[in-house]
Amino acid sequence: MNVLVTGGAGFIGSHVVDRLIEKGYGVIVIDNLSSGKVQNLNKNALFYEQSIEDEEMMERIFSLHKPEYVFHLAAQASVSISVKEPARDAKTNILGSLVLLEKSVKYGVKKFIFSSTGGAIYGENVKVFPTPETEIPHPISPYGIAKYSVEMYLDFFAREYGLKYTVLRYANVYGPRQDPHGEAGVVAIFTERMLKGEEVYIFGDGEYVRDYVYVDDVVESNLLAMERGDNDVFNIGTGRGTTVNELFHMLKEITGYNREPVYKPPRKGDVRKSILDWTKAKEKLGWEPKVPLEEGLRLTVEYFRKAVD
Ligand SMILES: O=c1ccn([C@@H]2O[C@H](COP(=O)(O)OP(=O)(O)O[C@H]3O[C@H](CO)[C@H](O)[C@H](O)[C@H]3O)[C@@H](O)[C@H]2O)c(=O)[nH]1
Repeated sequence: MNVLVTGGAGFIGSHVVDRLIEKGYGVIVIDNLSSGKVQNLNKNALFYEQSIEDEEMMERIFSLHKPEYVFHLAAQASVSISVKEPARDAKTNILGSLVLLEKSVKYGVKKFIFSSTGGAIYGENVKVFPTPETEIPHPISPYGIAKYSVEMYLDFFAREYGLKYTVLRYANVYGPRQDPHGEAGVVAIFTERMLKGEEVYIFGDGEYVRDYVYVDDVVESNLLAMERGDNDVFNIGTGRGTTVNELFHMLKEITGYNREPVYKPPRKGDVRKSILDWTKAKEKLGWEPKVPLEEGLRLTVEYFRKAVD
């Protein structure tokens, strides 16, 4: 059976690809390598270096391979770029997604599994932590707005054309292959800097709280969504909040780093707190986070140690 993974050379997407291949699926990857890397690519996947915005190419790929499932992970994934260049963000994250939705309907895709964001969708005025899906989204960045738009388009495509979908709203995903050379992905950034003995910067007072979920657990949610959770939205997080200061100390211990953090002014647009309630995913997808933060961090450091050497 053919399945399509967009963003399959990226951090999360490449792990999804590995698991699908392990399970015996024929995997087609579309990635324009804007942030994805060839080294992440599974050798048994069929790779197209293409942009999801290219309607003609998508038509060719869908008509040729007729994938039964689409895992859509390709994105302009930087919140700060989305703030600086909202049109560019929307072109990839909204229009690119729409191309895929149209092709999915045209070629009878059984299910469309969409990677959304928990961290950027609920906004600043959340009162309930961990936050359930019943909280009304109020995204404060173009990135969050685009993700939420696609969620609404999915609902439209389901009603209008009967396309089945599942939305997965991730908390802060971390693990091997996360790119440490951007602004986002604090675990990757801290780990690499600590292993190289470089300065580590903490924005603000370090008391910003996030819900860190290990990439393997996120992969599992994608696989479960193939069979369950039709036309529904799920938070994929751990329900556990960790401050940046705590994270710093945990990683310091694991890496053997011996310097203190350097505090910098708060980063614009950072929400103070984000923790996701995952009980709905447990009930309807049969999903739960399995890797505790301490263990996930160890695995991540191990990976970066090999990569840095
Ligand atoms: O060098 C750094 C990098 C980050 N941080 C802090 O660490 C926390 C987490 O920051 P990230 O950039 O790792 O992630 P965000 O919480 O900003 O999450 C955003 O970026 C993520 C990408 O990893 C996802 O896209 C997510 O949906 C989106 O909300 C923030 O308080 C940030 O200020 C630092 O203190 N120092």
